[in-house]
Amino acid sequence: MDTSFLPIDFINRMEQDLGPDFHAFLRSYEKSKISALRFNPIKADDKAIENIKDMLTGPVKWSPNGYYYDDENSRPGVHPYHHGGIYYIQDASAQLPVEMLAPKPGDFCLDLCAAPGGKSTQIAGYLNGQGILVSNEPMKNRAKILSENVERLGIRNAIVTSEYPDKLATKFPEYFDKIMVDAPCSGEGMFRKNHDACAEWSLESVEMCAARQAEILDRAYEMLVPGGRICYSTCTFAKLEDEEAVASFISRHPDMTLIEEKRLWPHEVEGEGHYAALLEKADPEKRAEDCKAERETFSFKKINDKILNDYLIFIKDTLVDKWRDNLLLLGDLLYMLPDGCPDFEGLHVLRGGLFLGTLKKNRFEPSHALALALKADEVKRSFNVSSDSKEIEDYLKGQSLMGDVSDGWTLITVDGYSIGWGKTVKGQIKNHYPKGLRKV
Ligand SMILES: C[S@@+](CC[C@H](N)C(=O)[O-])C[C@H]1O[C@@H](n2cnc3c(N)ncnc32)[C@H](O)[C@@H]1O
Repeated sequence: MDTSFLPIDFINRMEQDLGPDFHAFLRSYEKSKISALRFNPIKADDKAIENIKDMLTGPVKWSPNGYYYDDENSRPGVHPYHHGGIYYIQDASAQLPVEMLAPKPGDFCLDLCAAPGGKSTQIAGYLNGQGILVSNEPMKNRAKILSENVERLGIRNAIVTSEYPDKLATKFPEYFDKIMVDAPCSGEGMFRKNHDACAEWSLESVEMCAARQAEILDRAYEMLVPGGRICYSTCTFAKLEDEEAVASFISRHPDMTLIEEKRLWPHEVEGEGHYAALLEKADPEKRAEDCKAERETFSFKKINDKILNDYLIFIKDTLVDKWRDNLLLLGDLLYMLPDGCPDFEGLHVLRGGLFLGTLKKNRFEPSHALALALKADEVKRSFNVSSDSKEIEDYLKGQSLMGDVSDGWTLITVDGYSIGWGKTVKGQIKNHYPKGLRKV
């Protein structure tokens, strides 16, 4: 086996740490890559799984919505279901931490190191529109990708921010019920898939990562309500960044208890290396409910109906429900914030809840995010195409469709799942799939 790309200091340390398992571990570098995806329960149902079963090779044991796929003969990244946010391509092992965190509808969740969005979109699936997800990524370019993935998966109740943890900690003391800290790490678990990752690795970089992880975890602690839970995870094998990072965190915060700690080894499971620890904050004075009641939430200003006129015409013509609550107008951009939305003044926010669309001169233009968040039974006009039809290919390329639909904004669905907007005039459905996303 050729493991010559692995740094020698890494090999020596792994041999010391793993003892008799070291050779099995080294042999894992011979295994072929195994890829996985995770269905998005906000949009997918059993029928979606059945529809693409030819691509799938089996379930991921520790993730109810996770499936391995046939990497050689299928390309789920270009399937229409990917465009429609029916699933998210995510390594099987990376699906474990959110399962351990176990978010439930109504929870206030923070994903502190969130880009590109694997864990955030998984958390949102469990919240199922109820509760709050603050999805944060400090690197601006990565935060943009995160925001696009939140949009693609049709998530309505996420606030996407781009801040370092210290700024969030000042804004949100003892605020969140569940916090995901999928920390930036030395990435040793990725060496198998990505040999180039070895170039940035050194024993010193492991120490630097551990120092940064301690800082991030301390800020997460400050934002956790008493009784709340943190899931800390990395994709590295270094104990300094894993078990020892958690032990050191607990020694700094003795009111934190380690509930469970798991390692996924590439020589033992079908997936890459991953570490995850679930921690709980004590609540001896039973303060949890008080903290939750004191959460600062967004104060809405009533928007004049005159300003909203074109939007009101749009909803009357296009949507089944009223869509009038929790509206926020920023310039000409209209958002719908989730119930109990945090006050995010002073933070760099890329997405505040659901972006509904733009108030243009004498008309309202609905957003792509709104289309992806809607279900066919929430609109008055929809047009369905099959995922293996020429029509869906045409639509994703930006071409018009023909259909027996009344005039107006039309939700395009693929096998019944929303994928974008069209606007019908006399049977011709003009394409409103965003130019930047079109297949060329
Ligand atoms: C392992 S990745 C997160 C992957 C993500 N959770 C997912 O599942 O798609 C770690 C992320 O932390 C971000 N990061 C870097 N420094 C950070 C810091 N000081 N605080 C929070 N996040 C940071 C990185 O830019 C990177 O996007």
